[in-house]
Amino acid sequence: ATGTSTAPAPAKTPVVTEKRYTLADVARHAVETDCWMAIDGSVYDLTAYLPEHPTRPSVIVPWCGKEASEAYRTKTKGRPHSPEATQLLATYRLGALAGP
Ligand code: HEM
Repeated sequence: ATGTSTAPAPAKTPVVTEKRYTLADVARHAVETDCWMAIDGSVYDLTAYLPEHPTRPSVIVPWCGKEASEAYRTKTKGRPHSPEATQLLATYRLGALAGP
């Protein structure tokens, strides 16, 4: 015997289940070179975007590893990001924020 299980794998259903991450998962990616954020119920890997963000890094990097909905909504300056920014944000989405 090879040790490999002979039990049949459960049948796959055609339901698409998106990945889910907790805030604890997000918190493990809290640096500029590995930066996740939770924004409005979704989790994003923004590592590749940080060098493109049109501010100095110190404006956005503090939100790496955090729940950043309010920061995104207000830019911490009381003004929202553009619809183009929100479209761009969607391209970095990993999955849903899980849990309470
Ligand atoms: C969550 C923390 C963030 C903060 C505090 C923040 C803050 C800012 C600030 C201060 C500006 C300069 C323009 C202005 O002052 O109005 C800006 C512009 C911009 N940011 Fe962010 N940002 C954040 C996250 C993001 C993310 C996650 C994206 C997209 C992936 C993004 C995309 C952009 C874009 C495209 C602009 C150009 C102006 C616009 O389209 O609204 N930002 N942001």
